[in-house]
Amino acid sequence: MKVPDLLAARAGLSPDTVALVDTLSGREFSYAQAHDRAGRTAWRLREELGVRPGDRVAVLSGNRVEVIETLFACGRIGALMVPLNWRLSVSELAGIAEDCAPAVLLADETHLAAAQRLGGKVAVLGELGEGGVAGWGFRDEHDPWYLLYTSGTTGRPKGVINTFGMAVVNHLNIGTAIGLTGADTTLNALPTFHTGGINLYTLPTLMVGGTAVIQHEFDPGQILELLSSRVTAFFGVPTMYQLLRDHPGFAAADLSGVRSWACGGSPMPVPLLTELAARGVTVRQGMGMTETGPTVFLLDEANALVKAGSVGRPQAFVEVRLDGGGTEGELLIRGPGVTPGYWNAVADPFTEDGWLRSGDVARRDADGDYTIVDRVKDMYISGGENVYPAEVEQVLHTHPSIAEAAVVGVPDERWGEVGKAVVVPRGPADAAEIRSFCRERLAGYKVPKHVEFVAELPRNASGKILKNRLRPVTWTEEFVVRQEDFTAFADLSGDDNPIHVDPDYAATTVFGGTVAHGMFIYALIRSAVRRHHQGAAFAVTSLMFPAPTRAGERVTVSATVLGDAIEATVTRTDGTTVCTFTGTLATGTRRLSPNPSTRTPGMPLSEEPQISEGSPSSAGSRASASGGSPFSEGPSVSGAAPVSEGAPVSEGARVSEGAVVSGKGGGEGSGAVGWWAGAVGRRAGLQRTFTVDDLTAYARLTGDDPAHAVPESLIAGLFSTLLGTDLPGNGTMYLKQEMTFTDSARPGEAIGAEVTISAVRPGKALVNLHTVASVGERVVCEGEALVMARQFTPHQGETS
Ligand SMILES: CC(C)(COP(=O)(O)OP(=O)(O)OC[C@H]1O[C@@H](n2cnc3c(N)ncnc32)[C@H](O)[C@@H]1OP(=O)(O)O)[C@@H](O)C(=O)NCCC(=O)NCCSC(=O)CC(=O)O
Repeated sequence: MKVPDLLAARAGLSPDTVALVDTLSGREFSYAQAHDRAGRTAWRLREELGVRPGDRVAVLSGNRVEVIETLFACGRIGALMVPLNWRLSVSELAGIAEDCAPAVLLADETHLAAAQRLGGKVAVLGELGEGGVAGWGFRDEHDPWYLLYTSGTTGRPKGVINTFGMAVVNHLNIGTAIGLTGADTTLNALPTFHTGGINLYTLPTLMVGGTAVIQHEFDPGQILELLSSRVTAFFGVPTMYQLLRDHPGFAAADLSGVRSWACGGSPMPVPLLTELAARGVTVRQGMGMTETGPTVFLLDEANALVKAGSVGRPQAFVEVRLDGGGTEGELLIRGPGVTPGYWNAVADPFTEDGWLRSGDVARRDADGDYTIVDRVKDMYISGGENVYPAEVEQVLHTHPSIAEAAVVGVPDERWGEVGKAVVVPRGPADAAEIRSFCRERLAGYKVPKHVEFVAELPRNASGKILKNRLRPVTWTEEFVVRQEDFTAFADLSGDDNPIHVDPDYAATTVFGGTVAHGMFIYALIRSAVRRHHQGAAFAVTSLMFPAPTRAGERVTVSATVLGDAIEATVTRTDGTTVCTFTGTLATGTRRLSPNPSTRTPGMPLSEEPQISEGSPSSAGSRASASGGSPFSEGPSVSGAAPVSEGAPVSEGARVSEGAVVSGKGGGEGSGAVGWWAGAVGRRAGLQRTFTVDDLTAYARLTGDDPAHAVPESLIAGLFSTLLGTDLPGNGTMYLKQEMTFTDSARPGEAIGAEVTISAVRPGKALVNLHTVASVGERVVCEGEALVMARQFTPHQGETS
């Protein structure tokens, strides 16, 4: 393929159309003018500054039209433009200058002093030559046009070669995906030293003869004005959308003229995405790399919300593959838009058979949409800027008070992620001083926002620092909880708790509808954890169910893993938390830390949720307050526990003591009043054997492969059966459950489950339970649960 000089071609096709708008100067340039200016810039480079074919022309400048004109000028004289990141320190820029050895460095006034400190030939950007150089006609697609420097895991800057062909292919990918035409005006606010500023969407706009507004700096107020007046398509990183959302002018701005919104650089937080969508701003998530020109993925507009978190499918002119051939693995990319390599071949990013290694781990769902789930490379993204810890660590290691340091990305509300330096000091050390030491040597966005001092860094046996123990790993997944799934789950676990299995019954309870089995929600969490942390040993520490999950609801599981600890929350689309979960997770040979939740049997749970006798939903959400008052009312367990009759239990049989109302729809039975008084110490038990077929059905239903042991959720589900049918009024709901699994049960083994009521609070309809599951003499699981049994009739004399 041969690639035309777009400015020259468009100057012939649509000379008077506005090609470029410069927000710094307020000037606009038609295609004829831009073509002429590019020619005169080329003349100046060649005739006045002595640039020869193959030379590099470095540019240190904020975003302005002259950068784009220089790009075309370089194309005309066969030179390679190298736009430099003006956020970098002089020493970082020196590393790049050393690698690309520019024949000349052009700088705008703001960056002239920094440019001069770099040495070499420096000239002011934007001056035009006396003569002109004609358009380049056609260049071979493989010819290099410009270099874009990125850092890397080695800390050494790498110049990604961008060819003429890559620019065309990117246009075919992104221009087609957003339906870009000559009628469009795009706002280009991404820095022109990155692929984004050049390719999203400046060059594609020039390809179709549209108007590209070159935004000088990220000024949200000015950007809102442009979006409200002339712009039809915008691409930003999530931080930009956040800054726009937070601007006082956002609410009133008329954004109806913008027909296409997209983002890349890093994942858009789902709450921000939803909030913007409610305002009519439907942002499509994309994914690409400097090495891929950049466009690889862009989510369809129709899927922007339903598939939030995903990057969609690969566009037409790019091929992707997941390493290992499964549905999850390192994302490998191939196609005509992929770079031929790095300047000076400082690294080789390709597999032996020619696929680009992205360094990102992706997962493909059944629809063919991809989600980036992890990174292979040691890198984090701050405000759309990739930061390589190796580079920051190299600087930290030169600090006299630092013996050792490791840098990790941690979540940040504004920037998505920011750096945290974990430092082993050598004598007295000061965080602020360490940060300013870094600032002198690194771009501001690379300076760790947090500095933590530790006595030693976690390492594996061969001495490698275990960064995943320093950095929280987060992921989210969505599920739609279907009635038939949790009915099937209830059947599988043998659950008779009417709140789970009988929609008619459940509809009449204060929960107001069929409530998903808590253990089914837990099974979904578990299956998601298994997918994200394959091969990890995993144990639950505590589960809370502050509000019910009802049939048909879409829920999101959001998990954070730091070292051995995992925390997850499950939320409804309206933001209500339906489950929080903590547990331990260990990969490889690391052992799980001892479970801290083990408590003396019979002790009431120490953190009592605040339950008030309000509406179902308010009761639910208040229950989520975990720092509630300590248990203070209701009978204490001590001395109250009668000894269980210990009658042998048979498969499916239930033994219980005392006058317990049981059976579906038992309602506010007459036995309830008296029941409260003597309830503490009551026990109920049942026995159940799970078969291999049950485990297969469980795996099919939940996506969680239990291997060869009966999954915890099925064992814990037995307690639900007991509490659902053996409390007066039945129809109870778990609020909180803590379990310690000390052993596993195999299919074919009879599991005895027993709950003992350890405390009751009739006024609040709360019951504390002690739960034990065993196989013969072997205790498999022991724990505590707090349940809400809202249909209790309060004991006379009790107040609500
Ligand atoms: C979001 C931003 C506009 C924010 O920059 P601002 O102009 O508001 O900031 P500024 O320069 O005035 O600096 C103000 C303060 O913020 C800090 N700061 C600036 N940017 C930062 C960042 N990304 N992360 C962390 N801190 C940052 C500065 O150090 C400074 O701190 P102090 O005052 O302490 O010094 C910028 O970060 C940006 O341009 N990001 C986009 C990068 C990009 O183009 N990525 C490629 C996307 S395309 C792509 O990747 C391909 C694809 O996916 O398809």
